[in-house]
Amino acid sequence: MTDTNVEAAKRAAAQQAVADHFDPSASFVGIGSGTTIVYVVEAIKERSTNPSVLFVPTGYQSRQLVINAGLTPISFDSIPDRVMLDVAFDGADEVDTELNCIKGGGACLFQEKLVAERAKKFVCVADYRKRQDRLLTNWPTIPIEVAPLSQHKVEASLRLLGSTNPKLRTTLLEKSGPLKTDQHFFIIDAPFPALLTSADVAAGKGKGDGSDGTWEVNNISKAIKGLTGVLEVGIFSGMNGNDAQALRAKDGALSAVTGGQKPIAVYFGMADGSVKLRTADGEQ
Ligand SMILES: O=C[C@H](O)[C@H](O)[C@H](O)COP(=O)(O)O
Repeated sequence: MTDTNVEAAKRAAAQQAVADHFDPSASFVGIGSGTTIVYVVEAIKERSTNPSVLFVPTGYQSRQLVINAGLTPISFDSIPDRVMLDVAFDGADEVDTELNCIKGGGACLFQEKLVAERAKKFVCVADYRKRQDRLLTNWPTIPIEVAPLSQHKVEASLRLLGSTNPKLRTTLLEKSGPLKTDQHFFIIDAPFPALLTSADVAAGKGKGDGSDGTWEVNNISKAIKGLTGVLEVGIFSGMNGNDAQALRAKDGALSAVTGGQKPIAVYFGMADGSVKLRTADGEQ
């Protein structure tokens, strides 16, 4: 499959997601990071008729995308208290059947999680390579953002949790050395065996708590997040996206959704040009 197919798949998924979820009269719209979000911004630009919509970026690249499209950015910490974003769009590195996602392949995950949690609707857009039954099927590692001082300690802890060879992400561009995130932190990429869904655990496919070598998505995410030195884990999981959306829509329910970062919908651009939509109700 050529890169042209992949790019066409991303664009098709983005067009569909924006047609279904971008309301030009929205007040606040979250914009994720990566290569697929470029097509989302392109689609929003085509439909944007209201210059007062404010776009909340999730990092440097994302902010530049918003500005270059002639849209107006607002930083996450300038959003008024208790105000929710109408919708947030983002890419994903892999998505399972329960809509859990791996993110952070482009070193953005912390700000993406802040924005996803703050949105009434979180919508993901991806190409067919990301559409899997379980996380860590095709995508090899969990990206983890850590404080530089804690790198070795976190790597050692990840080995104890069962990661075979956690590695500091480095860059050879311009200057070799550790890649730095927008927070000036490091990224550790930690390989684990494919992660069980909650349905897998219910069906007895493994305990999912690490004791038998299997990890369920939410359990491994919590275990890694609990390590001192970890700022964020590139697993977006927790509450079902529909339930989280209902809670987020209720004034004052913000704290109740902590830990619920799943999208309500994932649009996959397919190799044949079609778009598949995965939600809590299944796939069409
Ligand atoms: O760190 C990057 C973000 O989490 C991206 O949204 C994710 O890696 C997907 O990126 P892409 O759209 O380039 O596949």
